[in-house]
Amino acid sequence: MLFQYISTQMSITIMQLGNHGVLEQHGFARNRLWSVDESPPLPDTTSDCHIDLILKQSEEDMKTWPHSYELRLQVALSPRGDLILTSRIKNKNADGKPFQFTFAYHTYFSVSDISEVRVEGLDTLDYHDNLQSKIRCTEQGDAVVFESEVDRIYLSAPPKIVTIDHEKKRTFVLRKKELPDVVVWNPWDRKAKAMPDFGAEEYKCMLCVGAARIEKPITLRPGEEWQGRQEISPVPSSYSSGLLDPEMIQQMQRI
Ligand SMILES: O=P(O)(O)OC[C@H]1O[C@@H](O)[C@H](O)[C@@H](O)[C@@H]1O
Repeated sequence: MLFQYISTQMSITIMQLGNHGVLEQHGFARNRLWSVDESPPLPDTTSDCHIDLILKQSEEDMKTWPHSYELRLQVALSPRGDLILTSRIKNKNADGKPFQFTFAYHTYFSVSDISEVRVEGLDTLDYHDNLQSKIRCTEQGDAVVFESEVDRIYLSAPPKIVTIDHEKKRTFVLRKKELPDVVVWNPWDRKAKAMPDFGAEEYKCMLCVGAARIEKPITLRPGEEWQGRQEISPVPSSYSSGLLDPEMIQQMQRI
């Protein structure tokens, strides 16, 4: 992975998040070989470097999801270290058929100690709890904190969500466009031990927070294109008794 603050997992889950549909877990996009576009369009953000990756349907995938599409992921890095992920999907069906899909970035942040981390911006929102058969609940706390397994999809979240790492005095500011929902996931000890690609202790220093569009799927007619963006900015933060240092809040608002 590109950055020390994002661990080795950064999935693009498209067509379906988790086991909410008929496809494989999180859909197929993250498990396919993408190709690099050698002459990509210029990014519409200020970036030092960028790469465009492209995924098209394979004959094999047509059997389970019979649609023609192009999925383009642009990964860009700004001069101050922001990671900008822009995904575009276009319906290229020649038979006039629309298609429908859901989408999620599944970014894993590297944190010092999960017990000391807070996610702010999700208070009072409804969420689907994957640990309780996806029932709809309402967030009661002023921040999401972690004391056991969490596996939720927050609905209609604001465009900015912050993940505050108290111990490292670092905040990840996540900004999103066209992606109303937010996935928050940490497997905790029991599930971590049961996962073949996850170290038994790794849950202590990771947190998955990702922008998504799950509750209201996207429908595209032939020729139409959808675009969803997630930007992650790591900023220094100070934190005391549940309140952010006002100077740091101002600094974050300027980003
Ligand atoms: O191990 P995976 O397939 O990347 O998924 C990680 C987790 O992703 C979450 O979004 C799912 O809700 C969890 O159920 C799942 O365990």
